[in-house]
Amino acid sequence: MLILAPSILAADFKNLGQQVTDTANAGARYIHLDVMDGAFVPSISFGMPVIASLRSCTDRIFDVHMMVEEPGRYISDIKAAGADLICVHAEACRHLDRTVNQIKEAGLKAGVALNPATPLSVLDCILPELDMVLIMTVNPGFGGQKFIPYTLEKVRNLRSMIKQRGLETDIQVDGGVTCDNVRDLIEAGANVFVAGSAVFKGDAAANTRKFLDIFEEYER
Ligand SMILES: O=C(CO)[C@H](O)[C@H](O)COP(=O)(O)O
Ligand SMILES: [Co+2]
Repeated sequence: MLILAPSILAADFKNLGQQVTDTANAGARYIHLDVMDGAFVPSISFGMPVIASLRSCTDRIFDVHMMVEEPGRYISDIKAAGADLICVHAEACRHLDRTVNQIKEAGLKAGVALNPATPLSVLDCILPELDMVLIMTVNPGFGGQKFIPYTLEKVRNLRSMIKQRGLETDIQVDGGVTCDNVRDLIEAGANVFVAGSAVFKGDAAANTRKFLDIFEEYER
């Protein structure tokens, strides 16, 4: 199944609840929540109180992308705020296996994110434990950046690695995803698509439907 995960980073924060409701009602299955600590990435975004207050707007999957050093410190708080899925960066975890297990033991789905320049080999041991791998298609830290073309090959290689091992791990892509490049990403093997600017700049419901129409071309 092809899934759209609108990133609220690009939303109008004074109408955040309405923006989330608009994209969810238009058919987005996930809501992507970018937590940034000003240390792992240069920006500071939002944290638990914002996630908790949005929880009452929708029952869609809350997909929390932790751009935070040692995110294991926050798993129980992020769960309490309403997360369904937590993705941590391999580059931010000294003990990645322990952090992934903390997420799973909390009863949540677990993902590992890789920066564009981080090789797939870091997933060698942990891959069978994961529900999702997030391939960053920009350098994390900001919305509205340009898609980095070499990450397409990385998605292709990851999909064959997953197939070879007989796994069914989701591949999420995040950064600079638009209606113009999403077909290439689908064909490379991604199945969860984060889009911030491409959904929330303009009419969020109409932009959501544009992505879903493209997904339908592949699901028919
Ligand atoms: O993780 C992120 C940034 O680090 C965001 O999810 C991402 O940038 C989405 O925004 P856009 O679609 O505008 O690139
Ligand atoms: Co993100």
